[in-house]
Amino acid sequence: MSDGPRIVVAGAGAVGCFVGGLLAGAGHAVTLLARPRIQAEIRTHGLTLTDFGGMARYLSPDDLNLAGDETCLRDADIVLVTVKSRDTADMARLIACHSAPGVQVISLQNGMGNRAALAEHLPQHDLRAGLVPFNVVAMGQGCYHRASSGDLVIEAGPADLAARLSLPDLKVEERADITALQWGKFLMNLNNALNALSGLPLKAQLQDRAWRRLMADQWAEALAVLRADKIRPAMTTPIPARLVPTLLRLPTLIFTRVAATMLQIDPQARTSMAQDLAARRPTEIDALQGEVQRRARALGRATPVTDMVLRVMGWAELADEGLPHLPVTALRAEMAAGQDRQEG
Ligand SMILES: NC(=O)C1=CN([C@@H]2O[C@H](COP(=O)(O)OP(=O)(O)OC[C@H]3O[C@@H](n4cnc5c(N)ncnc54)[C@H](OP(=O)(O)O)[C@@H]3O)[C@@H](O)[C@H]2O)C=CC1
Ligand SMILES: CC(C)(CO)C(=O)C(=O)O
Repeated sequence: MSDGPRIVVAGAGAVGCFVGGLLAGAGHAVTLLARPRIQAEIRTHGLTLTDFGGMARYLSPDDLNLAGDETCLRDADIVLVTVKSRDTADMARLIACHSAPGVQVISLQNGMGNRAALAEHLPQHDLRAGLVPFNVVAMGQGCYHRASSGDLVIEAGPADLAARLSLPDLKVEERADITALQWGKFLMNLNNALNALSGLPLKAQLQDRAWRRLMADQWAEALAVLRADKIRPAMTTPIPARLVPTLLRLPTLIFTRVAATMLQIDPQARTSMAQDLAARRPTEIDALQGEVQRRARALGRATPVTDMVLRVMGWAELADEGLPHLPVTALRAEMAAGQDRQEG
């Protein structure tokens, strides 16, 4: 029995099973609070965790504490929140109901609204924003694969949380500039929608200049909105946010050399939004492109790329047919049509 902190993963899916599984495998006392579907999968197959570098770990169902009932939160010293953004407020209520003030609650989610949504219900908890730079693909049968690299980053605070949670295969870093870093990740996550609409694996999408140009236009548009709103994003990579569009627009031969580290991705990597759309689940588009559009409207700025992505993703979700496999030319055409409609 571990004498370390008791960790509850609140909403174990791709990120939660991967991170929680590695922590459990390293001897931490971890409970995965999961839906019946995920519990059944893990009870049947256990958890297999693999990564791009050849790591492979297996945890049998007996090695894991699975819970479907939120009362497991009563025992938590640390809660890792890994639900999608739309479920954050509900999870915050459950944490408030079942856990004691002072418990550390770390959001390992994309989007910028999660910390505030948690804070509204958890004013006395030790809240930390966090970011997951790597991609986790749910491969089925209890297998979760980390398909790209990077260390977990959490908001700096007391109790040396990063050191307590770091593992050889999962480094955790504390940063005081977490909000700026989250904004940098936010810009990156705007590609989640393009990746989902393309139906392409992330690596193949990045190797296609026409897709990179659209990614660059979307990034530049959103960055201009953030700047107008006095937000200065920071990156966990050496490339500053303002240079990313220039990098993306380079010819493929040069891009693949200059951005070699960006392309260190497994061929099977697909963004979390592509996995949602493929599984016919609602996406996080409102927390990403929706956030850009709301800020732009408040500032009286036009955002033709963002508007188009929101429209097309709305149609794709409504169609409920999985990944639409749209060519980039179709998205460009819809953007032009949208602008014509607005002018006419
Ligand atoms: N996957 C990735 O590669 C990455 C994801 N992220 C971010 O991490 C966050 C989590 O993403 P991801 O792991 O992919 O999401 P998943 O959808 O795979 O996992 C979230 C899980 O939480 C479950 N859930 C929701 N509410 C509850 C509840 N009350 N009790 C128990 N389970 C609950 C969901 O079930 P159900 O669906 O049935 O509601 C789902 O199984 C998102 O913000 C995402 O953007 C960040 C970096 C990479
Ligand atoms: C792929 C990655 C790491 C960056 O877009 C991601 O955050 C996601 O899939 O949601």
